[in-house]
Amino acid sequence: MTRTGPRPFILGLTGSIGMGKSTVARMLRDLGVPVFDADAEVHRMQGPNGRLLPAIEAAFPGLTGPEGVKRAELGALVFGDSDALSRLEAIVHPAVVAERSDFIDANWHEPLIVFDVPLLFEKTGRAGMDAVVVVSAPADEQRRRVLARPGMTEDKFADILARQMPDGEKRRRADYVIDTGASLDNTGAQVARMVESLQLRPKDDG
Ligand SMILES: CC(C)(COP(=O)(O)OP(=O)(O)OC[C@H]1O[C@@H](n2cnc3c(N)ncnc32)[C@H](O)[C@@H]1O)[C@@H](O)C(=O)NCCC(=O)NCCS
Ligand SMILES: Nc1ncnc2c1ncn2[C@@H]1O[C@H](COP(=O)(O)OP(=O)(O)OP(=O)(O)O)[C@@H](O)[C@H]1O
Repeated sequence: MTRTGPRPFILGLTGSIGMGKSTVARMLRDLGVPVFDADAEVHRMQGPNGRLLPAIEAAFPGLTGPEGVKRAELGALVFGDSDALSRLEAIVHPAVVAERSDFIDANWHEPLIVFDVPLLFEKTGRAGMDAVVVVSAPADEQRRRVLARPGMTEDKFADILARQMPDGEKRRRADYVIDTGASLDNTGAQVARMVESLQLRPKDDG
């Protein structure tokens, strides 16, 4: 698809662990909005025959195999070593940026597209986004949801939270906040309202 005519409005979607971001992404898709899932793209590029495997193997010998990146081993290495994490990010992030650009091209004639980026504020920032929506819920609800997941422990949860920007700060930086503390129907209504208002919103350039 070529870039002729007005471009889509680009909405960043983010939120801390367990806030309901994936649920909101699904609701957006159900409304017909194209959603780019950054995590899924990273997994694909790190999976069997993924395009990032040669660079990751070169930087972290032995940590890829026929199934792709050895996620648990690579995670154990990089999450305790910020230099190693930076080296991994320097491989992964430019590839995500390229995929994003392809996604924009493929959906150029849509009025609205969404980039679902778990660590948007922490890592990539809001560059390239026309607006950012933060999915949020009260801390005790977040905690209840996350600890109900198989394999999750108090320690693991604390660790992940420590690596994420506090929810209050994300909310402050957001253009839109979807609160998932009530029913799914209530969340769905907020999502529909936001989409309606965004599709009417003029973009800042051609
Ligand atoms: C190291 C990897 C292989 C570990 O994979 P694994 O499946 O075990 O963990 P997962 O990806 O689910 O992450 C676990 C937790 O760490 C957080 N996390 C992931 N990447 C990062 C990062 N670069 N910086 C800080 N926290 C991170 C996640 O939000 C999550 O809460 C993987 O996290 C990775 O490749 N990370 C670097 C790429 C990246 O920055 N991804 C973010 C999306 S663009
Ligand atoms: N009103 C609501 N809106 C959204 N999710 C809700 C609501 N009530 C309960 N939930 C549940 O909360 C959980 C939120 O999980 P979801 O996977 O959407 O979160 P997430 O923010 O994507 O988490 P992660 O970042 O860990 O992937 C789901 O099991 C969902 O069904």
